[in-house]
Amino acid sequence: MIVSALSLTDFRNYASAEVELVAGPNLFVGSNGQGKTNLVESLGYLSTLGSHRVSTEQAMIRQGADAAVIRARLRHDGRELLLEVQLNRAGANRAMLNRNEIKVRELPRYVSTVLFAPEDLALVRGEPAGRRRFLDELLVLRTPRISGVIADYERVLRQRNSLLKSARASGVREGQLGTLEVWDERLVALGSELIEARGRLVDELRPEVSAAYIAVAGDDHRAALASRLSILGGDPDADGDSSVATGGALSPAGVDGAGIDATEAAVRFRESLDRLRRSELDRGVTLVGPHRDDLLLELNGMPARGYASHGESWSFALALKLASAAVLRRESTAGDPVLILDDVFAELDESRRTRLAEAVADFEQVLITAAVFGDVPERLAHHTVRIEAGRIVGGEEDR
Ligand SMILES: Nc1ncnc2c1ncn2[C@@H]1O[C@H](COP(=O)(O)OP(=O)(O)OP(=O)(O)O)[C@@H](O)[C@H]1O
Repeated sequence: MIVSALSLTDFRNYASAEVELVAGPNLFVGSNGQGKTNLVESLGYLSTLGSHRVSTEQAMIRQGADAAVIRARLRHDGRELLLEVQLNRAGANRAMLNRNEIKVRELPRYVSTVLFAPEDLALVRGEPAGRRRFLDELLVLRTPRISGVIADYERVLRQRNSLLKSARASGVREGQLGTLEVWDERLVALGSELIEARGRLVDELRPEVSAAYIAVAGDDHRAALASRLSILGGDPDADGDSSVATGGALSPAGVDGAGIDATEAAVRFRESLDRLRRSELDRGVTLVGPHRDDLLLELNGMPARGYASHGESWSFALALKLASAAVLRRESTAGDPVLILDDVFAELDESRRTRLAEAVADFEQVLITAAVFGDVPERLAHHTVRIEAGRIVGGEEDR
């Protein structure tokens, strides 16, 4: 997929701007705070209906304006499309395809991006919830149907938790809660499906992450993934990375490298609920299930979280995103996702910069932002756009 033009009205710090894009690498350069990230964020919004920086759309509407418009001309599946979304400060947002109104939620069907930004460092250093979100978002991109399973699981979990809470408050004990068993069945059915889907995805990602890390950092590095499943006895109380807690590599309880299917997951899930029933009633919360799982990241035999250096953590997060792009491009009939690298190069040493440039060279389209032109390898700087205070001020530069 290729975006040939992007135009913004009252989006973030852009009053009105239009930029032509080319196939291959496109580099956006400008000093800090000029609008480089804003520009790529707008395309990210079309593909995910969200932002990697904020949870509210209000922040994306220019201060003082009532609505923001993002418009993209793109080539998708051999067709030229004009996509448009209007984010309104009050009232519902609106979307258009070739000037005909469509539902906003249909937009991501036509635009596919994989965005890597500094915030992604949290994939390596942050809490398990961020890694679960990473897997679930990728699952939804691959198999949109799974979003229904995830939403239903979360709903059942909320209802089951509120039942446990009210049972705790009213002193109801084990054996007196018939309704809980009904919720257990739903929780196990939906949760096991999600566990199997995540497991399959981790199996697919594993070789891609390993290859992407080597591509960025060199042959003598080993990046590995494993799932920590709470239903297999991963300590449900350890909300952090239990491999760090146990001081070893990926060998804490509940870690199973091999994928587990939904039938086996359901059996283990039910056993865990039985085992933990008393604690759940004491604590008023569901202690086991995919909402308590983690994706463990290991680098050179050590847990990445707590052990990897800043540059290594950065490279690992980048490898996770490059691996997602590899998985998506393999299955897509509409071409590659647009790869967006926001503020990446400043954090990498010279050798990793060159390697990353090589690794992304064959993507149909790559958008790169950098505050310093010289940080970006020459092969990615053929089409350079300069940005100043929310304006596109120029094209090609001399090195
Ligand atoms: N809704 C908004 N209305 C007006 N200006 C905004 C809005 N949201 C963000 N900005 C402004 O946009 C600018 C930030 O732009 P952006 O994050 O794209 O910078 P950048 O060029 O990527 O910088 P850096 O190199 O520091 O990452 C800030 O000056 C911020 O105040």
